[in-house]
Amino acid sequence: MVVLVSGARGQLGQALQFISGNYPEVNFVFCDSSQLDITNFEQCEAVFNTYKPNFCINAAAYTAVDKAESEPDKAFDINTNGAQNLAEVCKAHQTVLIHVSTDFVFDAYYANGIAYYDREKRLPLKSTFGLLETDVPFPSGVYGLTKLQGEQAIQSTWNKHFIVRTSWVYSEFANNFMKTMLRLAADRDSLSVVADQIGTPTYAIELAKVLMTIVMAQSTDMNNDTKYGIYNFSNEGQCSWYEFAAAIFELSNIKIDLQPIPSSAYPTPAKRPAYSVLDKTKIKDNFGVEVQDWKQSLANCLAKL
Ligand SMILES: NC(=O)C1=CN([C@@H]2O[C@H](COP(=O)(O)OP(=O)(O)OC[C@H]3O[C@@H](n4cnc5c(N)ncnc54)[C@H](OP(=O)(O)O)[C@@H]3O)[C@@H](O)[C@H]2O)C=CC1
Ligand SMILES: Cc1cn([C@H]2C[C@H](O)[C@@H](COP(=O)(O)OP(=O)(O)O[C@H]3O[C@@H](C)C(=O)[C@@H](O)[C@H]3O)O2)c(=O)[nH]c1=O
Repeated sequence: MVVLVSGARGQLGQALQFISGNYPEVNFVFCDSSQLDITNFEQCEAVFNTYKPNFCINAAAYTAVDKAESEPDKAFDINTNGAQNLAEVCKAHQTVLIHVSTDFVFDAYYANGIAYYDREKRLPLKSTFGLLETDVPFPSGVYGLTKLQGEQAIQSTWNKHFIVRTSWVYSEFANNFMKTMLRLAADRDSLSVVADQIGTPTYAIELAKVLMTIVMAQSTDMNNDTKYGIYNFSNEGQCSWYEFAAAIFELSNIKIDLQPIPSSAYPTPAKRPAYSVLDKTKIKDNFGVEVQDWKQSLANCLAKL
């Protein structure tokens, strides 16, 4: 069985490379952006013609949330056109596409036990706790919008897909919030971090394992069309970015003056969701996935540094 991974040099791509030895029956083909530029349809076709993958995991994306506000065309080209290209070549080759998306397709707001999408209009979501795959997406920035459009491009092109929405991904690989906090703490005595954006950190290694759980389950029954669709996956529990930072410092024994601040005190080009906790019932029920508490996973990751 051949599993092609695009975006192999990124955080998730490196996590997939790290766990690939656990799957001796799988022939992995890891392509970085120079070997497979997902915005280049001809290159996608050529790579698929060479390797004839049974599964394609798309770990390639434009992930610079703030920069996307001033580079919307580039973000759209990678996150939407790139997803569309992969869906088309997957369809031509009958390859199952595993695509990764984001909690930032939502801009939810949680108040008094009710989650709303569109925090200004206060339109209620179906969820009572955690955003469901069936909740109405409502991105607040270019990154989230282009990721949502990428999901939609896949849905309208090729039915044999799994779209896995995840959140706040960190790891020992590439760039992420955990590494930013550790870097800043090395230079500063104090830090201020927003405390009014609530979500769930996700360890990239665990995300990579879950993607492979889906691959392995589907590979045993390739004619089963019942499980395709959107799934949520993050670690268990919830926190603010401030609480995430506090846990990073506590578990690393770093003493720093860490201050909770409102988002208004940390202006950024892109607006981020106030609430983006993902409900994971569907992935647990369909694939028997067991989800670890975010703080335990963070401790496991920090222990590797
Ligand atoms: N990071 C996070 O917190 C979260 C990420 N996600 C999603 O998870 C997935 C993986 O993210 P993550 O690994 O963290 O992201 P990274 O930014 O670490 O990696 C993305 C990779 O995509 C590659 N890439 C960019 N453009 C292209 C292109 N045109 N063709 C091929 N490859 C390209 C980059 O290559 P190069 O290095 O050469 O530029 C980079 O290696 C993405 O879909 C992202 O949207 C979802 C929720 C949270
Ligand atoms: C560095 C820093 C950030 N912040 C805030 C800004 C922001 O609201 C929040 C997170 O910061 P970052 O910009 O590092 O994280 P950000 O790039 O917004 O992370 C997002 O990335 C994309 C790819 C996703 O899909 C999301 O799930 C999410 O992980 O913390 C502070 O308050 N203080 C700080 O010193």
